[in-house]
Amino acid sequence: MAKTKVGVLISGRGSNLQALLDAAQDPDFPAEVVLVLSNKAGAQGLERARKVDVPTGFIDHTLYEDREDFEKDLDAKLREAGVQIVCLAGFMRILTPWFVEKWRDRMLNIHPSLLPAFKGVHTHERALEQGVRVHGCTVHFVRAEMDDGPIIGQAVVPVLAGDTPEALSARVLEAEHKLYPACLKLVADGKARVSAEAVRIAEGSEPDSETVLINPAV
Ligand SMILES: Nc1nc2c(c(=O)[nH]1)N[C@@H](CN(C=O)c1ccc(C(=O)N[C@@H](CCC(=O)O)C(=O)O)cc1)CN2
Ligand SMILES: NCC(=O)N[C@@H]1O[C@H](COP(=O)([O-])[O-])[C@@H](O)[C@H]1O
Repeated sequence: MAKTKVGVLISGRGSNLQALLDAAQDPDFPAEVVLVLSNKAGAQGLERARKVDVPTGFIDHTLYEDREDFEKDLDAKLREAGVQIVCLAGFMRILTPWFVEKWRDRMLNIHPSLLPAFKGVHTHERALEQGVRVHGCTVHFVRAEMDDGPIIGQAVVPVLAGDTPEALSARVLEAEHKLYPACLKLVADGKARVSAEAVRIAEGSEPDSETVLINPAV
């Protein structure tokens, strides 16, 4: 069966990209990374892709006055490569509704918290400041609203006594590297069912008491 073609958008280190590249080495994995695009020329993730002969591209967002013009070039390269699913992996640009709608329910992002908790930045510092006992990461379909959208999967990471943001971040990152490939597999296999509950939570409702966290094979 033909593998789902994945394009990955990055801006930096690319450790989640590496996890997707590694997962795709398995002949039974239902997806293949066919293109890696970065908005930063020196992104370490570009070298990770080159090492395994995955085509890369650099599109400098600073050269565009209009955000949508940058995104139109992104979109053109993705379509040229036959991409069917886009994975954001530390891609540091807020995408406009135009791009988000073009890739609606075919674009995933990973966020280092148990959404809807701790949207935005500095998630580990905020989790420690608030004294939460569990933290973790989320893979979700991308919507125009930042860090919103139906949740595909989450991995729960316990907060340990004496945890620093660095130690917690490292533990969450390990979970990210397992969660992202597991969620991409669910989507590529057509098994990522977005429950009405997930949509309700994404739209700001409180989870029902019986809502449980889904840990797909993490
Ligand atoms: N419309 C959406 N775009 C993006 C989403 C999303 O859920 N909806 N997820 C992000 C998440 N993200 C990190 O992975 C992220 C990206 C961008 C920013 C941000 O503030 N960007 C600034 C520029 C920052 C910079 O260049 O260093 C901007 O775009 O003006 C925060 C978090 C990916 N996009
Ligand atoms: N709001 C989204 C966000 O904060 N994303 C986070 O950026 C990092 C990218 O690292 P990587 O380049 O090593 O994959 C990851 O920890 C990811 O969860």
